[in-house]
Amino acid sequence: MDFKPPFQQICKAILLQNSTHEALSSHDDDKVSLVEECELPLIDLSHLNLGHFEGDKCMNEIAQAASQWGFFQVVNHGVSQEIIKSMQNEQRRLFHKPFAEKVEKNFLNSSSNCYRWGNPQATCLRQFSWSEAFHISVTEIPTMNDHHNSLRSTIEAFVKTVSGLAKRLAEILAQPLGVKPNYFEENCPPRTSYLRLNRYAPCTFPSQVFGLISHTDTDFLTIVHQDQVGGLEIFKDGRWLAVKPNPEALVVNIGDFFEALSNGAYKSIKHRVVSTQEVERLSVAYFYCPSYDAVVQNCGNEPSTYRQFTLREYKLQTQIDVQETGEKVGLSRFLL
Ligand SMILES: C=C1C[C@]23C[C@@]1(O)CC[C@H]2[C@@]12CC[C@H](O)[C@@](C)(C(=O)O1)[C@H]2[C@@H]3C(=O)O
Ligand SMILES: O=C(O)CCC(=O)C(=O)O
Ligand SMILES: [Fe+2]
Repeated sequence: MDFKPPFQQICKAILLQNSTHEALSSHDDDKVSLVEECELPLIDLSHLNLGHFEGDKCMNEIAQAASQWGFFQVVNHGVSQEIIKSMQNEQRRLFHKPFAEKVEKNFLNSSSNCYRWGNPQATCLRQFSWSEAFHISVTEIPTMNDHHNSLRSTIEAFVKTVSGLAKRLAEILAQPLGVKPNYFEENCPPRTSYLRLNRYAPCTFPSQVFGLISHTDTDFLTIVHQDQVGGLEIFKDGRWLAVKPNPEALVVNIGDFFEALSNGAYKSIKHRVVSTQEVERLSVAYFYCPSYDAVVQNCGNEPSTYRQFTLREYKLQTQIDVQETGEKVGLSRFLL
């Protein structure tokens, strides 16, 4: 049984739907062309434990990167290479299961169907994502079906280390904002975060379709482990930059909610993944999210840019926008 989602067929159907021949887009920022490569700001987290001076310097580097880039990478992060390797092995095994099984409602666990592929609302190739993913909320991990035992224990080990890292980075970033110290303790209990396992299949026409379309993340911050294939791009200073993979590092990016909390001091920037022709690409993203009804509001300088909102409202608005326009609009829906 084939494990590949029917990407080819859906893209052909989208092309047929559009009477005029589909060009990716007239806008430069959408065209997949050769982009400049960059190295994200590299922060060595072991410096946090080297006493006040080095520790404060490291915390400032984190806040600076969040403000000027919205993206950075960290080494000595505490997630072992062994866990990362077993995570990748489990991902390969999972994604190489028959497609017919993956789409089954209770394939992974008894409750929700967390498998998604392509972008069902795409009305043109530019909105299609040539990738498949599993969204696994931390609460669902213990309920995973018994035949996913090794996947469950690997995910538990990964989440155990990366959730502590996410909370620590969030608290470091919140400090200069004057956010109350236990804000994340209260508003981001472990169960409200989730893991997104991504597989980017090789694509026969990589210049015509993205692995993951341009978006910002719906969370406070995201911690991503990407393999060495490359393809992640960030939109900075009006142009796309290819992020050079670093085998020792985890990528950290600011999400929409930290941009709102910091009143724009920290940037949630657009990023995307371009397709590859030859090899599959794997990544795993940990989304550090608030509980559904925690109020996200400006804790930075006045006047506020965005009105206060909850994750529940924000996700509802994203669903409406994805249904109506094929893509998420995001923070601009909540401008004051
Ligand atoms: C089609 C979409 C679903 C998505 C928003 C988007 O327009 C493009 C990226 C998707 C993504 C990827 C990362 C996160 O899981 C997510 C919540 C996000 O912020 O962007 C999802 C969005 C979604 O699933 O709603
Ligand atoms: O695969 C990557 O490197 C990034 C994935 C991503 O942006 C996401 O899952 O939100
Ligand atoms: Fe993302």
